[in-house]
Amino acid sequence: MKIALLGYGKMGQAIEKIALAQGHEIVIKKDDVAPFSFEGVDVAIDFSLPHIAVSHITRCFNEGIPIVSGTTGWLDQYETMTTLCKEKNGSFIYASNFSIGVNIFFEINKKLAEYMAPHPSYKVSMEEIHHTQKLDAPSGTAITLAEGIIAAGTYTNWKETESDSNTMEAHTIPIVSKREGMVPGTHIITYKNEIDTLQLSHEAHSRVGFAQGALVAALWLVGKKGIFSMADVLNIS
Ligand SMILES: NC(=O)C1=CN([C@@H]2O[C@H](COP(=O)(O)OP(=O)(O)OC[C@H]3O[C@@H](n4cnc5c(N)ncnc54)[C@H](OP(=O)(O)O)[C@@H]3O)[C@@H](O)[C@H]2O)C=CC1
Ligand SMILES: O=C(O)C1=N[C@H](C(=O)O)C[C@H](O)C1
Repeated sequence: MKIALLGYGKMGQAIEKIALAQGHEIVIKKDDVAPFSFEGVDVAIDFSLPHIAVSHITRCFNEGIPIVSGTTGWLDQYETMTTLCKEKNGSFIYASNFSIGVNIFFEINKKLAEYMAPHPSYKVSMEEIHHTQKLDAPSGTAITLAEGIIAAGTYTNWKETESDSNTMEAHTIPIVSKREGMVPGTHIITYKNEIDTLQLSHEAHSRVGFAQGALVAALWLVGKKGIFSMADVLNIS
């Protein structure tokens, strides 16, 4: 496959390494606003910046290039992008996290929230820890996890907070974001009442899982039309 890397930072470079080892060709490596052509590109993978991702996605829809985006922090425009995708008959996958482990974690999180729904004495809280270069907070993964909990009905919204849940409104999921050293990505969900504590966590050991997952998604998307998720790619929802 001929791949365009829209964003050639930590993730773009991690994807390049895996793609080349699998015999794919990187035809575009983009890390600035200079003009470029999509000629000969089979699929684009966007890991850039929140304010840049939307322009990459829009351009891919307009030019008929399948696009996988892992950039976080732009989701207030997700609906505009999916509407455009339908209008242009485009091919699109967004995932806040492309690793297999986290996508399984997303499913277990939804199930656990359903099990917890009849037991309101348990208060939920979330912590996410990432490297100090991360621009957005809370992480896209934490937001997806919060949405999974909200779907079970007990909670209605999430809110960033500096400490634990004691002062939080009853139906709000508190999310604590920590930025430390080079941490690739850790997410911890805690349910706690007076009797006990139940925790579910995922800790990435490197960026390899995100990069492998994004590449798998990109190869899967070629030849398909529509809006898909990583759960579709992994067939786990
Ligand atoms: N979904 C997932 O599984 C994962 C998502 N992410 C998300 O992916 C995004 C990128 O992460 P990461 O690679 O760590 O970040 P980096 O900052 O390392 O990479 C972003 C890159 O985008 C480049 N860039 C700047 N302007 C443009 C432009 N106009 N066009 C194209 N590229 C541009 C930056 O260049 P320069 O440095 O010169 O400004 C930089 O190289 C973040 O939003 C992060 O949250 C990260 C890991 C996993
Ligand atoms: O910026 C990162 O590094 C990561 N971003 C994603 C997120 O915001 O959830 C995924 C992963 O946790 C790493």
